[in-house]
Amino acid sequence: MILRRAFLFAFVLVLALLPLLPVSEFWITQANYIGLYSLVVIGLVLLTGVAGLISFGQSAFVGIGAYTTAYLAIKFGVSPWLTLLAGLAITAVAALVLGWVTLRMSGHYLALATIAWCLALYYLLGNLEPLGKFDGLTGVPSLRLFGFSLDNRRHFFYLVWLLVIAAALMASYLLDSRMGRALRAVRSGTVMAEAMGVNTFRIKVIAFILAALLASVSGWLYAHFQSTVNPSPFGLNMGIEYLFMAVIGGAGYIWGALVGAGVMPVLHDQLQTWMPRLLGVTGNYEIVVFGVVLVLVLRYARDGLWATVEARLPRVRRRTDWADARPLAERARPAHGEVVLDARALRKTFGGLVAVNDVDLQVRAGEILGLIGPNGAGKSTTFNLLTGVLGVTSGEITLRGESIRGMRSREIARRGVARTFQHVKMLADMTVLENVALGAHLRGSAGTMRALLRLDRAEERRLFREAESQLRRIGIADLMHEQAGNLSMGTQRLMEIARALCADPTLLLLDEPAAGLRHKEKQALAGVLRQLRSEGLSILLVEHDMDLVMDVTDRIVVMEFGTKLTEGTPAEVQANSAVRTAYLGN
Ligand SMILES: Nc1ncnc2c1ncn2[C@@H]1O[C@H](COP(=O)(O)OP(=O)(O)OP(=O)(O)O)[C@@H](O)[C@H]1O
Repeated sequence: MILRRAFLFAFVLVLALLPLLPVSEFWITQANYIGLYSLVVIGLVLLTGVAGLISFGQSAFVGIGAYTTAYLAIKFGVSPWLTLLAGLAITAVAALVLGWVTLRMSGHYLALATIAWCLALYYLLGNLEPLGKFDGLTGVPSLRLFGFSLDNRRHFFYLVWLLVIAAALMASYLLDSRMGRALRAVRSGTVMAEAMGVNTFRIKVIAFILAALLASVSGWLYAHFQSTVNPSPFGLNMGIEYLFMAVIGGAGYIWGALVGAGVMPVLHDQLQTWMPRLLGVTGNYEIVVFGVVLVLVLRYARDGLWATVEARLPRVRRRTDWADARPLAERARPAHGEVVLDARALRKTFGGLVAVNDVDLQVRAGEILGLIGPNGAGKSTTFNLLTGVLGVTSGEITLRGESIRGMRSREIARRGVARTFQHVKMLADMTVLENVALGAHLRGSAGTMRALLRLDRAEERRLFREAESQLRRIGIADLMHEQAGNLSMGTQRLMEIARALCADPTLLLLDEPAAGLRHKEKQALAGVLRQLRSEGLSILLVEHDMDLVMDVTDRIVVMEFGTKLTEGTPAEVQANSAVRTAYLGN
């Protein structure tokens, strides 16, 4: 922590002193450009590095910010501070529309859409008469602050870097928040995040708009710095360069944005100066070398330059300051024995295949129901129907008397159903505590604005208090500051259970929790499940490990070829000859 603080202090000190030192105008100008790029790339860190959404079109949002201020300031003499607001508003609307159309699509559609959008805006700007076509607009007035002109590059430097530091701070606040955890969770797909109650589409749109707004601020500054705008810096080439800056610097890190935005232009410039001298010939050889350097960085420092620095810095342990935080509100518990989940004639077909064939099952409060069957019997499909990951073909599902048929995962989660996954789904680079706190997403309410302004600390303390108490309940609280990716498979599965418990569920669905566990870990798991049942929780357990199932369940439903074969106590199921033939083989 001390090292990181010292580093930050030194960085801010250098920034504060740089314009006062006898540094050449060239380097001050270069630093100003680096600041402008940094703003865009910080947005890309949120969008691409954290949320995993690739955009080639950030330069178009820079263009909106730049053209809005240039046009309004030149044609109507509007104050640049008002044009900033106008630019941000137009950018937000453009990003909202573009995001709304494309962010529901998975895969490469967003990347393609941002390319198309960037090209379209470039040609639009270049063809509009009032915007001066490809010649652009000249005579953008310089900024004034408290009657003080910022046309001097050294004065402008302070404004740019103040905004960069503010953006970097706010982005890091966001990442360390309820919304930040949700944003990180969408990177590896939406199923886990939705199961935690996250509206993944909404959070993607928010990230897209935030990144666009940062680009727009950069464009606003650019227009007043250059005093002229034309379409060329807002085209696809620059969009690609911004993405390169993010990747080279380290797309997963805020500091990586600053490194990438600094290294790329400086390297480009230096190569441009030195290559003709070294080779003795002129030509664009620097671009060839530049390309080779980029490939090498991508090959040998995949996670970007900052990742190599980060790996050498000591990890900061979160300060445990939540002991006296107010506990989160809990939902009303069903009475022991009450039917919590009731599925009737549940059916799912995939084309001609009947994966789940009119299955009935009930789970009561305070019992563990096992769902077993050979491979391909339809257990996972049933699990996915109950949790809203798949839609039912026919049948009815009620949770405490309310129909949840056709609801999305997050709506079902909100009603008290929490789950774990057959293949553990977690955020490997976050701590155990942060992973578990994600489970309490629906029990908090702090949104993006509160996170950006760091006004969410009281709620965060409550969420972490809950996360720690669930880890304690499961018996792994001593690991809360560990990175989740470093845990053994067994502990990761326990962590998933703690995360599910953080949602304060009425019903817990466990999908093969014993898969890949060692004998001792299975025993520990059985102990945890018994304890949870004794606390009144209802559990549906899909599991292949027969010892565990027979040991902990109260009743078992057996499936074969999508159909319910039988249902009964472990002893009845073990004695059933049809089950023995179909499932156990003898
Ligand atoms: N998305 C899908 N599209 C087509 N068929 C599917 C799909 N998901 C599952 N199936 C089929 O439905 C049947 C039931 O599969 P399911 O995964 O539910 O079985 P399972 O009992 O969970 O098996 P396992 O124990 O191996 O996980 C299988 O024949 C499977 O191939």
